[in-house]
Amino acid sequence: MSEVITREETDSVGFGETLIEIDGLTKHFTQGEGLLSAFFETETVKAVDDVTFDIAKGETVGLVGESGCGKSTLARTILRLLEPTDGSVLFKGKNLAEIGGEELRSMRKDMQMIFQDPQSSLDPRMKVGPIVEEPMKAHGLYEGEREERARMLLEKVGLDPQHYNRYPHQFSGGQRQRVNLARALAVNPDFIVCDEPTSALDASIQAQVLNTMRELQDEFGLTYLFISHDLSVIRHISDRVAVMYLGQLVELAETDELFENPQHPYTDALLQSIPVPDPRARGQRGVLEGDVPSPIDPPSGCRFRTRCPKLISPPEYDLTKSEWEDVRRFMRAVERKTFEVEGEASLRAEFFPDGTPGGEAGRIVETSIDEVLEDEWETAADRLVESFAEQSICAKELPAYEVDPEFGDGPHLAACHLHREGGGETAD
Ligand SMILES: Nc1ncnc2c1ncn2[C@@H]1O[C@H](COP(=O)(O)OP(=O)(O)OP(=O)(O)O)[C@@H](O)[C@H]1O
Repeated sequence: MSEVITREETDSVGFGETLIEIDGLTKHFTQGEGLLSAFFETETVKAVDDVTFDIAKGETVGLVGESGCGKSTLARTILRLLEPTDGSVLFKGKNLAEIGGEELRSMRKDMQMIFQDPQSSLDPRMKVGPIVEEPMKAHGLYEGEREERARMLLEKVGLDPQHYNRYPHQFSGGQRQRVNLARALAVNPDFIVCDEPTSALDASIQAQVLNTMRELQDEFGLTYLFISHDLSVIRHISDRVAVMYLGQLVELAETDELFENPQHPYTDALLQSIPVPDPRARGQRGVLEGDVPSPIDPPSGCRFRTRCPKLISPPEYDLTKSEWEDVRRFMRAVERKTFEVEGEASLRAEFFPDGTPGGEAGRIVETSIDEVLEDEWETAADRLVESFAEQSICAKELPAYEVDPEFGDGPHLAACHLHREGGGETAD
């Protein structure tokens, strides 16, 4: 077999240099546009909002977050499969919005995507060899040596090149994902977005495919954006990890730093909810309170604040740490109606064992207790949220801070006001 090009020698971007610059990238979906908008209100889903980060050539950035937080939308907007609402993506220094024609076609070739479901992305009527050759044909590349290259790629991804003439259904799920890898590599890309590529596979197969992906990365000089909601997969594969919540990045750091020294309460909660094999260590799960708010009307300031166990006390009340914890816990419980009222004494014993705070905060809490006792939950919840949660810096300002890393020396971004100058904890 001839020496087929793997790493691109003529690349303008060196290993470790910035390959992709994502700046203020925003993608909103407007629903109810068109004819029906006269009858229905239009609603805007803020799927991705003001996301900024770089990806260096040769690295793997893991992108993690709960379902619906915008991971796929972000990836597709980076690749310009979706038109951004705002912001820019520079690939090898070129703004994809400002180039066209042959240059754009060539850039598109350099950016590929692999999806979760290897079955649906392979045409069942085509043999795998021609499937791998398809992108080469589409881009007019490797004329005369396509079959040879397809066989080489099948081998590189861990399949038997003799299987060139087999159909997708003759392969297992893991093997089909390997065919997808071979197809993505066909046009010698620089950058591959992997959207949950191993989520549909059994754990042991998953690990094998991930290992192959790492080997291919070294050999082909690839850069990955790797999307998963599975933190152990993310830890295994990533050099750096970006954590997304409700359309925004909340934390970004080198992998060890992020896992060993998380600085955003959302990351902390995600890490604590990783299933643990030791049954004695269970019971730590379910640390995330409440549901993810709607991306149509996300919370102001820090979007995680409505579920955050570290919501910062509004300074005007001058509460001690334990007073604030009592107030915050009561406010959340009233908002979500998570308890039954069995009389005033038991309510006070449960939420304010050391008594309610003094001053204005105390007056608000006392009024709310009366309202709950009179079964006016909503009024009490509105009062508490308006007086406390909405007055927090977490509701008023969008956080973005760089913190000192403990592991490695790469920058550590944590979008949490606990890291603002002076810190966020109230002294007890
Ligand atoms: N074409 C669309 N039109 C309207 N809303 C959309 C569209 N695509 C995605 N959304 C919404 O945007 C938000 C982000 O969705 P997205 O699929 O990017 O999240 P995700 O993190 O990739 O989720 P998952 O892990 O479940 O794939 C969701 O609220 C989703 O309902």
